[in-house]
Amino acid sequence: MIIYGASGHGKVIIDIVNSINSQAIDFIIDDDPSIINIKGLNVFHSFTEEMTGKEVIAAVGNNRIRKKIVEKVSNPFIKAIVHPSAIISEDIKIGNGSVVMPNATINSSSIIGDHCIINTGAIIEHDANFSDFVHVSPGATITGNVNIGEGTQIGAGATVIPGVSIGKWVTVGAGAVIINDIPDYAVVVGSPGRIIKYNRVENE
Ligand SMILES: CC(=O)SCCNC(=O)CCNC(=O)[C@H](O)C(C)(C)COP(=O)(O)OP(=O)(O)OC[C@H]1O[C@@H](n2cnc3c(N)ncnc32)[C@H](O)[C@@H]1OP(=O)(O)O
Repeated sequence: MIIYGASGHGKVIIDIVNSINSQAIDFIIDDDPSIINIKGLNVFHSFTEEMTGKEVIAAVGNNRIRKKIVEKVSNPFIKAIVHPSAIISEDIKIGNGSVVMPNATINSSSIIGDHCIINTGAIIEHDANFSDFVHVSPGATITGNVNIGEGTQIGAGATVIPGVSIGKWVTVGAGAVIINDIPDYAVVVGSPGRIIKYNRVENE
């Protein structure tokens, strides 16, 4: 396996992969040439021939950067990685390149897209429907029947009440309480959540 990303999120991914299979990591890649070592492992800065065909996980917390990595990598992506302490229902679907971190929960009938991050201790209740590149930060609670669009980040400790639809490339601030649907690109903070601005629209 190739871990693409050697910053804080990459370190956590290394720990999770090692907790499942300590032999699984073949290479670490990062675009930043100043990062040469992470947790005692050498960091490469481009793909080499010996990496051909190896499965990759894009291990960057920022959703836009993670998507850019995914778009430029031609290797296959790894099936979802789930930490052994996470509790996930047997009937969920979770896409390639996604990761479920320690003590997270994903309940029945939820669908999680590709390259999503369900971070430490996050709770995803039943019948969630998440598009790709969603990041639910540590300790956030997504209650039942919530839809979340591509690239949206739910901040640490935020709560989303049942049945809400959150658009794409939205940022929900840490600790926010979302009680209404949220349009694409909005930045929302507070309780109840209020829109303070909009994220830049890029070519997605
Ligand atoms: C493992 C990990 O670390 S995963 C990473 C998890 N990361 C997070 O949870 C971070 C979530 N990010 C935030 O909460 C950020 O504060 C954001 C994205 C909502 C806003 O950030 P910025 O765009 O830099 O906004 P800025 O700091 O300028 O704040 C704008 C206004 O919103 C307020 N505000 C910002 N964040 C919050 C918040 N979480 N709750 C309430 N108010 C907030 C600010 O006080 C400010 O108010 P003012 O205009 O009255 O002074």
